[in-house]
Amino acid sequence: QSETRTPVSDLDLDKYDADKQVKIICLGDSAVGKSKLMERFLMDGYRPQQLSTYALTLYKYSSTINGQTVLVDFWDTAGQERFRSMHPSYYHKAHACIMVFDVQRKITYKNLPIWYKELREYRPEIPCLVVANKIDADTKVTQKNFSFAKKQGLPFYFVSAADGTNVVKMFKDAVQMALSYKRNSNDFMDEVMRELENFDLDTKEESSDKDEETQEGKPDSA
Ligand SMILES: Nc1nc2c(ncn2[C@@H]2O[C@H](COP(=O)(O)OP(=O)(O)OP(=O)(O)O)[C@@H](O)[C@H]2O)c(=O)[nH]1
Ligand SMILES: [Mg+2]
Repeated sequence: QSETRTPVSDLDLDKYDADKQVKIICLGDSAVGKSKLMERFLMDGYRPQQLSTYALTLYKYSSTINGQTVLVDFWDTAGQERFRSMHPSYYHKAHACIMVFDVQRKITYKNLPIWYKELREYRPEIPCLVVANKIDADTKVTQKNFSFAKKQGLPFYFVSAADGTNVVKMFKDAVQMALSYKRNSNDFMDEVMRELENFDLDTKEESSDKDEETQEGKPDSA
């Protein structure tokens, strides 16, 4: 398995078709290290001090995995309290989700179900990775049992944006999962669901017409 990461600005975007484009979103409380993880993976660097992400940052990257070039849109958003409920467009057509907590702050782990619930309201089927960040600060935490991921049947990773532990592995897996989600007809199912919704509306309109007709004919309707 070979993998290279190249900034999209260095590539001719027209070469790639939309089938190989995926959107990956990132969720989690403020300061768990979402932006630092992106930085570590995409820029292969880590700057200890930086402002909290304002609303939304979109990183466009290209990844070549096993000779296949994939365009990846990584969406990074601020996890601050005031933003905790994401705009629906953040979830729209996402193919995978990276959900991050900070092993040093228990509350960020306890809040995972809140993030997960919202994710599933918008994207019931997409792969979701649970990521325990900042293990460099206390390597003993990797002995601890964080049962949320297991309970939900989600893949789990111990990582560190600071020293890079597991970061590339985790992102590579996320891209793979996003790709296979996209391939395995889930987007097709989205299409079908949309068709069904429209169909539903049509039939409802028809049946309500009929209801009106029958009601008109009912002698006992006051
Ligand atoms: N020790 C340690 N500190 C980290 C690690 N990752 C991030 N941090 C620190 O945690 C703080 C928050 O990191 P960010 O990446 O800005 O957090 P965020 O999740 O993007 O926060 P919001 O944008 O507010 O949602 C920064 O001071 C980082 O230096 C890590 O792996 N280890
Ligand atoms: Mg951020």
